[in-house]
Amino acid sequence: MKESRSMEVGSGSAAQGSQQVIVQQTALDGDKHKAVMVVDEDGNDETNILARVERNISVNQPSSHSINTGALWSRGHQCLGTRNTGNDEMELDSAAYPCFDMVMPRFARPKEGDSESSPNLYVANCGPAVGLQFDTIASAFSSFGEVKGVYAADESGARVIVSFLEPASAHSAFIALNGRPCPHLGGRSLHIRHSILQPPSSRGMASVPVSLNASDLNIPGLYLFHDFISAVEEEQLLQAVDTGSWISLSKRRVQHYGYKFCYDTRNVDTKQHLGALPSFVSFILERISLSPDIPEKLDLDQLTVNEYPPGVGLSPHIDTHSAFEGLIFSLSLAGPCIMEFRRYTAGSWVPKTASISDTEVENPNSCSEVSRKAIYLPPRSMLLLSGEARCAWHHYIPHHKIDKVNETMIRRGSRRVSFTFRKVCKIQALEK
Ligand SMILES: O=C(O)CCC(=O)C(=O)O
Ligand SMILES: [Fe+2]
Repeated sequence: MKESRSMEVGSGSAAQGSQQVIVQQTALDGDKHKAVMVVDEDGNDETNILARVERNISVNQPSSHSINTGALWSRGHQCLGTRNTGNDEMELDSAAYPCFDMVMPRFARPKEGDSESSPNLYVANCGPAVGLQFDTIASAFSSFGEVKGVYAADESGARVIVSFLEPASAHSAFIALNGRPCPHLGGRSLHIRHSILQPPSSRGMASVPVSLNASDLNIPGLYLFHDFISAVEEEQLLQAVDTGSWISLSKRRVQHYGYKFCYDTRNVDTKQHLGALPSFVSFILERISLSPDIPEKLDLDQLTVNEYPPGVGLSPHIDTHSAFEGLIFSLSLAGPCIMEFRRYTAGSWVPKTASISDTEVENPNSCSEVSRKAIYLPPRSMLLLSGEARCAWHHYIPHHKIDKVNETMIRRGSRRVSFTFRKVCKIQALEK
């Protein structure tokens, strides 16, 4: 098994009815790609602006292929650096906004009592989907004060954020227009509430540079083997699990082979020995055992198959020490993702009661210092966690639909399936 440098870029087409802005990017493979920013809703009354990558689409092609315009409108181009290309598309100034998923504004409902100090309004029943263009909206609201920008609040096209320069202007507009027909907007009744722009610090941790090879991360015991299986083998593995029966967890589906993993106790249920691992993974086990990099005989006997829909990741965790022995192998199939590694140099972690993985979950609030590293996991690659990587570093899959890998936005794909192979601790298995 040898580490190699390769990169896959997800492809996809623009969804009908979504609000998008288009920007050209050069991918790691040198191809020109078009990154389409997509305004997406992340629950909790927050707005995320994401991006996705479309392969080999020329930037100036006419926008007949379901690309909508008017994703955002910003007075004087100050807020978002957009400009109209004259062909019905908006381009982002990527020099000014090199990491646009990180710099785009993100709004949330303010805390009780804070609302009047916010210059931003969330306005429902308003937007291109109900026949109101962004400049029309900006102009209607500008009678209350200077409008800095109008943003799509989500993909509906019927909810926007109106961002004023002054909180007082936002409040006047709120008092005058909330729940009342707006004469400048065709008599439409608007549903308005105050909204705050979240500071970057409250939007989660900043991103870390993503490596393509494990050796660049300098985490002892971490290995990534690219193209560990072929595309044909990948397809066969996916078919095999798709004919099996999935167990639905809250955000993803799983299958267990060998031993069942119990999410309540975060441990293997040694009483539920499900038999040998299925024959469709025999070639993987053989390939691992033949590897000169893995001297010991492993006898891997537990397999968890995880299926992640787009945007679903995995909380930071260390796989339960008491349940599994030293080496953990994770094969990525179907879609790519990034995996982040965190090592806490102060503070502690505690198990969470309701675990979402075969894991122990940290309490990030109890930790004060953290080293973070990230690696890109392409489909068909095999990750090996051993030694320090297995025992001292938490691993984590960010809940993203798009991953930023260096300067490239990589879409996760319609799903990512992982096969995680482990060996159940002997002491536990004997208890059976
Ligand atoms: O999906 C993966 O690659 C990792 C899964 C994992 O870390 C786990 O199940 O503990
Ligand atoms: Fe894990």
